[in-house]
Amino acid sequence: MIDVRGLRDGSADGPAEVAAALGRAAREVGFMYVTGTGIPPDLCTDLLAVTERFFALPYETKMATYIGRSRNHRGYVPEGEEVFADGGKDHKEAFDLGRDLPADDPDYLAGNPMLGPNQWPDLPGFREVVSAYYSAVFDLGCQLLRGFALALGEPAGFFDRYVTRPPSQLRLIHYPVDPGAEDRPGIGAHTDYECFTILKPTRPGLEARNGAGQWIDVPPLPDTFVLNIGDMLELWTNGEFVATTHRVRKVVEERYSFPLFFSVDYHTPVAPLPRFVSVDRPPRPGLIAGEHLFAQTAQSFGYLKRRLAEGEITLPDGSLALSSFGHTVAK
Ligand SMILES: O=C(O)CCC(=O)C(=O)O
Ligand SMILES: [Fe+2]
Repeated sequence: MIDVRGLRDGSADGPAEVAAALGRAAREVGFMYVTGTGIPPDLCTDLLAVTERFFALPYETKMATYIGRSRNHRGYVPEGEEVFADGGKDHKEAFDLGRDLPADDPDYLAGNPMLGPNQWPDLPGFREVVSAYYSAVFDLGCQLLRGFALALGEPAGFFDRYVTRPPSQLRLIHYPVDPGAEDRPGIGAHTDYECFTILKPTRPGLEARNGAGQWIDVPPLPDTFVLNIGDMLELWTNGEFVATTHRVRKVVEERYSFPLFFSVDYHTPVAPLPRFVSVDRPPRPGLIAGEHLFAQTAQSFGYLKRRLAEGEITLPDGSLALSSFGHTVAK
């Protein structure tokens, strides 16, 4: 549990102390809770309220913003759309959005698969509340990134040049309860593809896997967010920070959760920093942040898998298979 107030309170040693705690948790566990974020609890309450209203809409209304209608991966994700490495289909629905770039954005016009405008449902208040939450949690992410830079022994602003218009996605996820579907998991085991994830869940169900291969409960705690390391910080640190594998077990209560996947800019080259490379620890091959995100996404979303199979899109060169990051589990 890390109080991150010190990252922004202006005291001289505040940021360094928080950074040390973030670094320790990122090295040893890869999962932590953060408190003192400055995000108003009312904003989370409002986000849940508009999310409940959205998912309560008729299927056809939600499908008006189906993600497969978007060229840049935004919109409604119906149940069964996502398939994980084990081939299991998730018992959940979601709404995916990101930084709302204008339709004349140069990257969007050039066909970038993750950047561009959001699709918004016709639901009063939804866009306003969701945008306000996105902006608040994104700002928190910028502060945390500065903390992680310090934790790596770099100046606080080390990563700032890579965060101008990143494909950081916010997902609104709904896990319905279906008493007849006893043995279906909620979401398959995976790591997150970006730098780190800031998550607000409403109910228990999330589990993180430790180095011994055991699944550890990550229940929601009041006034906190869950923070976990993703693939890009694992790669930048050559494995010193771990993108911890996690999953959501079958839900017994209706559940919502709100992950913000904090990414660097699409075209950012990510490779181990020199201080994490030695004769004993050769560098892992580098990746382009956005290409990795797109490649992983394209291998798990049905509509993109269809486009891949039909040759409409191709995976970037050097793309990794699903489940290429995370702890090595002791045998
Ligand atoms: O619902 C949750 O608690 C976690 C969701 C998750 O891991 C993800 O969407 O990547
Ligand atoms: Fe995740």
